[in-house]
Amino acid sequence: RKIHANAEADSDVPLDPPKVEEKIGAVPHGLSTDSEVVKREAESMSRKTLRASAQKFEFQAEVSRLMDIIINSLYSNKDIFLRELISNASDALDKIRFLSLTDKEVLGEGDNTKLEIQIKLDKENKILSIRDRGVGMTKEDLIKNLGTIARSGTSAFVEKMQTSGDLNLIGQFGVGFYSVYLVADYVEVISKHNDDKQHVWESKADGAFAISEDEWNEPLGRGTEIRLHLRDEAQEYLDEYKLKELVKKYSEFINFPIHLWASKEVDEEVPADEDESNDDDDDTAESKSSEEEEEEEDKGEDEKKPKTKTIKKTTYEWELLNDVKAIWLRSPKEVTDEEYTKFYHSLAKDFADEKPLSWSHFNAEGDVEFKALLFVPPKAPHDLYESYYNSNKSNLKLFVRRVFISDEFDELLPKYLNFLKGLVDSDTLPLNVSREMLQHHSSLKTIKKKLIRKALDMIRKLAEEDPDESNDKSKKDVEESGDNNEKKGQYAKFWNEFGKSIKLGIIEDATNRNRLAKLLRFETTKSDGKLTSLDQYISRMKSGQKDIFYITGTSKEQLEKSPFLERLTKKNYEVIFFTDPVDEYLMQYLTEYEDTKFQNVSKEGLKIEKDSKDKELKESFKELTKWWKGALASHNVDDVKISNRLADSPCVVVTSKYGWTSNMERIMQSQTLSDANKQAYMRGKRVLEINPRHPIIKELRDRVVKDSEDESVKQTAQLIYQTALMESGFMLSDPQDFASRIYSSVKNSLKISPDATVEEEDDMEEAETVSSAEETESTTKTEEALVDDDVNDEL
Ligand SMILES: Nc1ncnc2c1ncn2[C@@H]1O[C@H](COP(=O)(O)OP(=O)(O)OP(=O)(O)O)[C@@H](O)[C@H]1O
Repeated sequence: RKIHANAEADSDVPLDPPKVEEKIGAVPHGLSTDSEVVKREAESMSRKTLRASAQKFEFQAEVSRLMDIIINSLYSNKDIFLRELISNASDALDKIRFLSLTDKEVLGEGDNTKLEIQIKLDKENKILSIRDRGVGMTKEDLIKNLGTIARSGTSAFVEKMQTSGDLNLIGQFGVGFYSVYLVADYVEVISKHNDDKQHVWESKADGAFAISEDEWNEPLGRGTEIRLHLRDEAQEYLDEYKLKELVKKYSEFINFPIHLWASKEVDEEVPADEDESNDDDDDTAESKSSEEEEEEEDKGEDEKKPKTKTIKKTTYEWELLNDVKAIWLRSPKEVTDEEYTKFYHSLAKDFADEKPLSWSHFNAEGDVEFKALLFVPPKAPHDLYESYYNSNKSNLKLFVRRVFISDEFDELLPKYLNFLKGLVDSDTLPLNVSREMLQHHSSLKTIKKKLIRKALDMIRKLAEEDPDESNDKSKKDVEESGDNNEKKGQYAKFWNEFGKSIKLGIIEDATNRNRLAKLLRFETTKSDGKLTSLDQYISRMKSGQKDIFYITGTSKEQLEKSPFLERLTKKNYEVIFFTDPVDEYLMQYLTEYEDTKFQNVSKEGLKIEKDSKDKELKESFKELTKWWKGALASHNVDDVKISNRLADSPCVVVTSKYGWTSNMERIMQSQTLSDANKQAYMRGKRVLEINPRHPIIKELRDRVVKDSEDESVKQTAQLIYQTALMESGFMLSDPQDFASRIYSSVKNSLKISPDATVEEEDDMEEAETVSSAEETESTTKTEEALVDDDVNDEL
């Protein structure tokens, strides 16, 4: 047997192989209490040097940075490490339980079949151990998982730490294990996987870790034991009460039993020793209580009965700390809001102390039976829309008859609802099939359909309960519903965090498009900085208004000044502002809402009240529109028309119904991979609309009528068109041409002759400057030559 020793102990006398001694108290199963082993370990650990014989590795750079941050953190809530370790243990247990569904053998026999977590304190050596009988880690797993492969969340977390410093979020970034270094300066991970021998991982978080085949610890059978050698300032974690309290607080919803090796004072009857029973000064733990003495006095005469005494004795036993009944199996009526909130925190690993915005706990019956609990988180995760289309990340956990199956089942919810957290526990799905087969099970479709419905209902209710959302009619009802204040503003909060997901839903989910459209919120020309819904918009529509008007652009401030809104605002029509780039795509899919069509006010086809003089005006501007259309033919302008949307501007450029708006053109141009050919194709036809009441347009008409060949009229018309193009949000294809036209117009207004030229630079001065420069150069050269001469002289 290989003798284990640490670096400094190399020269020590070889130690005897460990003998398993009698265990303290009744230990049915669990961590080794072999005192010899512990003693030898303590000796080795006290030096806190990595084992010399172990294979050494360096942490991946990002992991090392993360550990530095954790070690040096002044973060006061160090308790979180326990929650992270228990959560990892529970995950490992879930994994082995899942494997055992298709292969019973993996669980082994005896104590190995007990899927549980055990916590043990070694006060003397200041070691806190957490052990699970989970899947365990092979040597390779240890190397990869605990050090050499940085998780995708590692750098995101490091970055976050530098700005916010809130370590509480560590679990959400998939690097929870490293939180052990908040309380320990030396950590050992002993692990046994079915496919490998038992190994020990150890590190002092100083950039390196070591792995050795474990030939000295008690065999774990299967699973992982994490030994934390606590820092001096973290000795509080050796206190049983503290640990019990922490487990209750953080790990209440773990689905496996968590046991603590807890001490217990028990009374024990032992034969009384004559001398001792007379000794009044007995101050040992084995003292008699006064009642016992009285009792003994009463029975004093009964000489035949052997004398006994009661002593207090400390024994140890595994104490169960949690109730493993799953919350989702309970009736929703029995579960309190506080319990739901706590459950959300543990499920989502979101311990930021905020309540989820909403939840839905329900039981689906019928062909497919399942229970589900869905939560709307209070905040969107940092990476919600990163690689939205490429990731399969779902936040729903799937259980089959209480057994955790997977949290990577993207068949349960469509992508746009990936922001929800929660779980589904189905009684209908089969247990003993592979994950792949389950993925194709017909019941999943039904589950998915019901989940979407319930999720959308939950979001709708979030709006209904929000007093800020209600219009006056229903305001009273909501106000009477009590917890008003708490719900106030909750939908706006939801919308700010997850609004984009609802929009993506409208694009992707044709079946639920109308339901999702009900959840849309936006600002409008009349919403006064608040959010409005389509229903509210429709309820405010003017009589005779046929379409829902909207406009797209980069910001509300920019849109408010748009010439497209001039007449609509004047006539008191409400127009929706869509300012998110996704809105352009959204509106390609959302063409109508409850039989009312949408109309982009910067596109062709806008119908508002007719002007009685329409025909007359058309006729009177016929010559100008015809002339201008001809002049703009080479500029991709399809037509020149009398406008019904302008009030104060002379003209505007609108796009054809299916062509891109100026906003969409801008979005497409900013995409690196966009295709130039497609851009040209999709640009669509443009129409120049003129305001027949505008003095500029009226004057232009008169000039064209007078002399359609007048060069200056042509120039002015071109300048007006370019200005309108810009004001309508388009980018000019030839900004220099526009600039030079502006300057000629400026010249004109300053009454400068069009032939006036730019003053030439003074040639003389330039010549002088050149010659003085030459002079300087020659002086320098002379000096150089002199120096050279000096050198020559010296030589
Ligand atoms: N007790 C354990 N048993 C088996 N594997 C474990 C155990 N603890 C950690 N691991 C492995 O190490 C990996 C890293 O753990 P870590 O806690 O840093 O991240 P995580 O568990 O993936 O995410 P989170 O921090 O959200 O729990 C885990 O994914 C798992 O593969």
